[in-house]
Formats: sequence, structure tokens, C-alpha cells
Amino acid sequence: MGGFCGNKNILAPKKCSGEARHRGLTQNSAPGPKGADIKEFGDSESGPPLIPMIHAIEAGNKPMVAAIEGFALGGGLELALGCHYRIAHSKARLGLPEVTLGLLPAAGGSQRLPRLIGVPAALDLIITGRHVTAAEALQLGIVDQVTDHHTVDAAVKFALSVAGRPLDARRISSYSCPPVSGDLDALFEEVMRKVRRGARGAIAPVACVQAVRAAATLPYARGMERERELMATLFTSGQARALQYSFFAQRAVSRWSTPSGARWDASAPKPVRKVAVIGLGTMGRGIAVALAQAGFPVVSVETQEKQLTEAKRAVSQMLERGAKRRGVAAPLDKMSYSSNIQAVADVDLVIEAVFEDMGLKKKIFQQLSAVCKPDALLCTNTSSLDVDQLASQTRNPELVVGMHFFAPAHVMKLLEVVYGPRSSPQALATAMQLGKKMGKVSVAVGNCPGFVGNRMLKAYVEQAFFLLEEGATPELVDSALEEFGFSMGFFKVSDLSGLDVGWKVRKEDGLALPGVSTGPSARIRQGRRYSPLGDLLCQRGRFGQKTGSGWYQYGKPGGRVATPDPWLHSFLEEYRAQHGLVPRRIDPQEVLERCLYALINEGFRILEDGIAAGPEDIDCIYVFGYGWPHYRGGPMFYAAMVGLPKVLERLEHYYRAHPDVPDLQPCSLLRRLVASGSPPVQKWKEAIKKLHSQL
Ligand SMILES: CCC/C=C/C(=O)SCCNC(=O)CCNC(=O)[C@H](O)C(C)(C)COP(=O)([O-])OP(=O)([O-])OC[C@H]1O[C@@H](n2cnc3c(N)ncnc32)[C@H](O)[C@@H]1OP(=O)([O-])[O-]
Repeated sequence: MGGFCGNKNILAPKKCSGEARHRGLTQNSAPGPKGADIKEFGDSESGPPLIPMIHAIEAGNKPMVAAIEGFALGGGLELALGCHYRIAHSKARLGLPEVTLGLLPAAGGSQRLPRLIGVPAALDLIITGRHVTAAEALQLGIVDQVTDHHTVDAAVKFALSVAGRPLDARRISSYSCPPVSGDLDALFEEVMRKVRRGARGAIAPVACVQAVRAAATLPYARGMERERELMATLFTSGQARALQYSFFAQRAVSRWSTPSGARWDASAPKPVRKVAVIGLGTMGRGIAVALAQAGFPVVSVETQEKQLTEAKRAVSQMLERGAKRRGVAAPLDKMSYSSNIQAVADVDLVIEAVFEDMGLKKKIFQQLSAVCKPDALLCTNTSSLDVDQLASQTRNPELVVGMHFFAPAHVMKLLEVVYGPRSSPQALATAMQLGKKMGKVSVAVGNCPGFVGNRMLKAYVEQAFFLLEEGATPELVDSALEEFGFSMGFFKVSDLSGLDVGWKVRKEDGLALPGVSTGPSARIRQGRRYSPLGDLLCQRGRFGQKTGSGWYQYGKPGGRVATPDPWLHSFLEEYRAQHGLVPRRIDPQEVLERCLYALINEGFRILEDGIAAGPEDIDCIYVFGYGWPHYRGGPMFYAAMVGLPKVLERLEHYYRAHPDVPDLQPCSLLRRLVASGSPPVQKWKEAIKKLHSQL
């Protein structure tokens, strides 16, 4: 973005002393077009103090025209709002994304934007942080003109054309907010209610509403004071640090590397022009939709005719709904269907998404290997099965990788790309790039049972069951997790996805055994503590929402509203009595420590094993695939915020109390990091490398 005044003087930011600045609160440094340098938020900043500069621009007697090309985000847009006119190139993007970094637009953005475009439109932009196109900015009244030509030339021409006109009516800080239809207080109360509900503990969206309310109800100078006070609280909050960490973590995971030395910058992806999806159950349908929406021609294969007919209808509906939401044409022409696997003969990449059964998947990989082009990439959407075993069914095992999507696959942002010991760097690079084109946060992970996400989840789920045995209720566990920031606690999620899913896996793993409901062996499997509670509910046909009851009751099969179930409470009492378990009072803190620290401990094991390249990979997986509250950064960042010595001490404490639960035994990487002074999370990768080289 460039700024121009009537006599063509270009704004040249000057350096100012560090003391003159106030850590980005009253006098922020000069922003670039993408806004402030996010890296500088934690360090010393450079550049001139922003707020006085914007005030000086606005108060100036020469018309100042902002020429906006590329991005005008955050401080960049705030600077433009201080100008008297704004001209944008048609390809420009504008926005106040501070909320996504745990902040608010504190260089006057929260005060000027509502004065310029009205309270409802400003609330929408500031609370969501979304970027708008130049066309939308023009429609909203943020810019005065959009050009397809040279923006700077257009701005200079414009500045000359308005030179000499009075500027009083162009100084946004002197405006009052345009009146809203209806009662202003009622509007803010309604917005605040919605924002608090959606924010689930995030403080920045709430502060954004408060700042806009100040713009609507206070004179500009007092509004600016309020903006500064609110920003001061946000700026030093752990939430802002977590969200800023997450911004860089998302970008770091695209620079993948593997323990064998393969790297993102040394592995060129293969071109992918046409893709196939095998199996049109829930996952296959979502994957096909996501591919078509990303512009890929998709051949979908489903051998069961009835399922194929249903899937065709469902996929078309999903594509049409998505297109309506985005205001584009539904890409129905990208889809073709077949009940014959021969239809995939000419595709460049296949994603197998059939039922989670190793025998069936092996058969399909044998068929694919025979039918597909020899250089086609064969991918599996398995959530935990051994990718290498599937690779061994094919002619070219180096072309096999996992692409583990999360349900619903066209909505969820996460993709785990699983490389086996034989996957080639090119295969990995191709799957990572495809994920990116599909708008996913793709994370490369090694091959082990459950990969990263589900492997860690196992430790968390186990603790939730044990807590019930020891005296907790599903309501107590869920409310502690929801208070932490998850949208749903474990037991509600389990009811939603179906208890039978985990039951099937436990049966396959030899854990859920029929007829072992009493006696000492009932709660020990494979030499460690085991809770059969989930199996017992499944044996009674309580699969969750779909059967009308699970850990909660739902009134009828398919019901959605969870209510506590007295039957379940008596069942738990009987179960404890039967097994000689004396219930005790469990507080929410113990729920969090047991569930989250067990999960984090497994995260450290995963880092130790080299299954994830760094803490950023694990954190992105949890934030984008498992509902970990974004403003808490992810489990590994959270562990660093809590303090590694504290996490270690609590795990030691719980392991002493439960020596039959190996997940609670602190892993050696955690001990070593604590022993080496608990380096910040950004330094763990180096520390891990050093530890590995010492072993
Ligand atoms: C001053 C007063 C207070 C003001 C506050 C604000 O302005 S708050 C508002 C603050 N501003 C924002 O919130 C905007 C944040 N930025 C974005 O949303 C996107 O970058 C984009 C939409 C501008 C471009 O998307 P794209 O897909 O084309 O590109 P990409 O995303 O891959 O980025 C390319 C490289 O640039 C890096 N980098 C980018 N921005 C920043 C930054 N601000 N800082 C530092 N670095 C930044 C990024 O890490 C990456 O580096 P890598 O990994 O290659 O080493």
C-alpha cells in the first residue's frame, strides 16, 4: 500500500527510538501491507510510532490518498483509514485480521471502521478478521474507487483532482457512527451473547465488540482510550501468544522433513490432473466433494449399487450447498461415478476410503496396483492401519502414502499425510501439495498405530474412562473439558460419533473381550489397567445419539440434545461396587491434568520416536483436527505455557497413584527437556535433534 498527497509527497516512514514506543499499544510501529510484522510482537519493534503518524496524516491540510495494491491488512488498513481517500486495485484484499492473532485493531481501526461503514458491517469484519475483496470494500464504503490499472497512477490522478477541496468531511475520526435500525444497546447485547457463545473462552472477539461499542457510544478520543485499554489486556495475554505461535506453526508444517532426510525443498511434487476416490461412505463422499471443490476431476467408485445411488445424490447436494454458500456454480461436472474399479485406470492419484478393515483394504490395493497407471500415487484414508502393509500389496510401494482426512472431510481443515518406510519423497510431496490445493493444513507424519492424532487421543480417552471408574460422571468430565475450550467434552463427542466405532477397534485390538465383565481380569488387559465401561454400554446397545442413548440420553434415536441419564449414574454405581472401587470426589483440575497431560506425554513420545517432526506439527493436528482451542496454541504449546517442570511433576504424581497406567509415566524426552532447562517450544526441535545425536 502506498500513501499519496496532493503534491505527490510519498510517505517515508522514519525510525524512532525504542523508548518512544509503547509495545504496540499507543504508538505502534509502521506496518507493512500485511499489517505489523507478527514476529515483532514479542520483541523490540522498529519503525515510526503509528498512531501519531495516522493522526498527523488525517489532520493534514493536503488531501492524502491511499493507493492499495496486494494486501492492506491490520495496521496497513488502519493507516489507509487515516487517509482522506482510498483507491484499491481490483485484486487487492483488505481486512482487520487482528482478532485471529488474539488482538484488536488498536491503531484506531476499531474506532474508524464503524464510523465509516456502520456498526454492523464493522463488527462483522473486526470480529471475524475476514479479508474482503476490493469490490466488497467498495460496496461497503471502505474504498472510494477501484481500478484495474496502475493504482499509484490512479491515486496520483485522483489526488490532483481533489486538491483544494475542503477536507473536514474526509476525516473519519470526526464522524459519528451511522445510526443503526433499532436499539443500539439491544444490538450490542445480542452480538455479545453470540460472540461469547462462539468464542468458547477466547477473549479477543469479546474485546473487539467492546471496542466497537466504544466507537458507537463515546467521542473519538475516549474511544481511542478504551481501544488502548482493551488492547493492553490482550497484548500481554497468553491467548495472543498462542495464536501468534499458531500462525507461524501453520506455515512451518508445510516445510516438512522426515528422519531419513527427505525435505520439502528437495522433493518436487508430481502433477495431479485427475483423482479417484474408492468407497463412497461418509468419508469418501466428503473427500470427493473437497476434491471437486478444489477443481479436480474426480472418479468415484462404489461397488454397492444402492450405496452408489445414495452417494450420487448426497454428493450433488453437498456440492450445491457449498456452492450456494460461496456464491459460485456447483462443480457437478467434475464428478463421475462407477461401480467398477477399472474406471480408475487413467487417474494420477487414488484415495481409498473403504471400511476400516485391513483384509478389504489389502485386496483393494492389489486391484489398484493392477488397474492403475504404473506411476499413479495410491493413497489410503485409513485412520490407524499400517500404511506399509498396504504398500507391500502393490508393485510400487514407494508410491503409497496415507492421506488421513477428518470427518466431515470437506469441512475439516486437517490432513495427516502418512509416509511409510518405503514412501518416496516425491509421493509425500505430491500428497502434501494436493492437501494444500484442497485448502487443508497438511501435516506429514510417520507410520505407527494411530499416527499422531489418534495415537495421542488414546491416552486421553483412557483417562476419561478411568475417571468414571474412580467417581466422576460424564457430565463432570465433559464440563471440565468444555470449560477448557473444547466445543464438546469427550463423552458427548463419543455419543455423536458412535460408541460402536471405538468398540470395533478395541475388539480388533483384542481388548474388548466377550464375557469378561467380572473378576480381577475384567479391568486388566495386556498387562495394564483397562476400563471395559465403553464395551459394557455397547453390549447393551447404547451406541450414542443414533440409538437414543449412550453416555447421555437423547429422548429418541437420532436425538441431538444430551441430557444426564439417571440409568447411567446407577450403572456406574453398580459397576464400582461390583469391582470394589470406592468413588471419590474428583475436581475439574484433576480431569484436565489427567486427560491433557496423558495426551501431551504421548505427544513427547511421538517426538522422541520421530513420528512428528516438531511440536508445531502436533499442535496443528490438534487445533485443526481435534477441536483443541485455537487460543491455547495446541497441546505442546500448552505444555510449554503451563511449564514443563509442572507437567512432569503432575505426571509423576499421577503415575505414583496409578502405577498400572503406563501412559502416565513421564516419557524420557520430557525429563530431558526439563533437565536441560525447559527451552521454549520453538527451540524443542533443536533440543530433540541434539538428544537424538547423543543417543
Ligand atoms: C502496527 C500496529 C499494530 C498492527 C497490528 C497488525 O497489523 S495485526 C495484522 C497482522 N497481519 C496479519 O495478520 C496478516 C497475516 N498474513 C496473512 O494473512 C497472509 O500471509 C497473507 C494473506 C497476507 C498472504 O498469504 P500467502 O498465502 O500469500 O503467504 P503466507 O501466509 O504463506 O506468507 C508468506 C510469508 O510471509 C510471512 N508473513 C505473512 N504475514 C506476516 C506478518 N504480518 N508478519 C510476519 N510475517 C508474515 C509468513 O510467515 C510467510 O513466511 P515463510 O513461512 O515463507 O517464512
